[in-house]
Amino acid sequence: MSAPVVRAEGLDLTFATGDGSVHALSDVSLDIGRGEFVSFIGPSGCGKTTFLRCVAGLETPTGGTLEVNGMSPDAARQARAYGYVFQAAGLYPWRTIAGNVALPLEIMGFAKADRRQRVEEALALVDLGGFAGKFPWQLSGGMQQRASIARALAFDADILLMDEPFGALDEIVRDRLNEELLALWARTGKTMLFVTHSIPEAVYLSTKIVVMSPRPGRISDVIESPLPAERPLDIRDSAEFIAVAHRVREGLRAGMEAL
Ligand SMILES: Nc1ncnc2c1ncn2[C@@H]1O[C@H](COP(=O)(O)OP(=O)(O)OP(=O)(O)O)[C@@H](O)[C@H]1O
Repeated sequence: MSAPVVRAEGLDLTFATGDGSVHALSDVSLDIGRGEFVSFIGPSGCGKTTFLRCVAGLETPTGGTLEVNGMSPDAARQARAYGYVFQAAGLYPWRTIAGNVALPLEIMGFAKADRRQRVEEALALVDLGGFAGKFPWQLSGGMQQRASIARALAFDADILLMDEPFGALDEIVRDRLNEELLALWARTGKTMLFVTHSIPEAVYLSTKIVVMSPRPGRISDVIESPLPAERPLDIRDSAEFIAVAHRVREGLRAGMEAL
């Protein structure tokens, strides 16, 4: 087996604040292999975003070790190891969709011709090829979120960090984007770290589900999904799917009871 893309061992993070300290992560140990789709689920405030931010080198753990692509998160960030997708699409209204997707490439100093090609490819990957010249307000919420995924894909990082990217969308749009995201993942082979509050979303998307307990966030269960790679939406009615969802729910409950 190849070396893990993310390796956390005994990770701990305590924030020092004006009103005392906040213990956000406690003893988090986890390996994520290349090409896995890993979802993080747990109650609000349990440290899911904090864990993603540690992987991104945006927070510094106060204990334990964390490696991304075999290096420190900070070195991985500088090597452009990951793209980050947030809950809000965060597109600049005065830039076209192509202009928004190109922005990180401009900041990173990609040449103009290379930028144009990468933007075109990234938009095609999220099925927004015909919308390059539109402005964000001319697109639906789901399309805007797809544009923000294209922006994260454009510089071809092999890890995608996604923090509740579909949390603000209605269920029908979310279902479609879930299907599209799986297809995108299959096509690109990226390693996905995906934060969600939705049990069905976590079960539908993931090869591995990390269930976290309330603060200080610990891992209460890691579930290797038995579901096949090919997942039509109606797989959610299958006995196998329902059994995994049940185990996630049990993990969430166990985390609450351990308090
Ligand atoms: N910079 C910070 N300074 C102090 N406390 C922080 C900071 N960032 C996060 N926290 C606290 O750490 C805890 C974990 O926050 P985090 O955002 O990681 O949780 P989460 O699981 O992503 O929550 P949600 O599901 O609501 O997004 C929370 O109690 C939060 O208030």
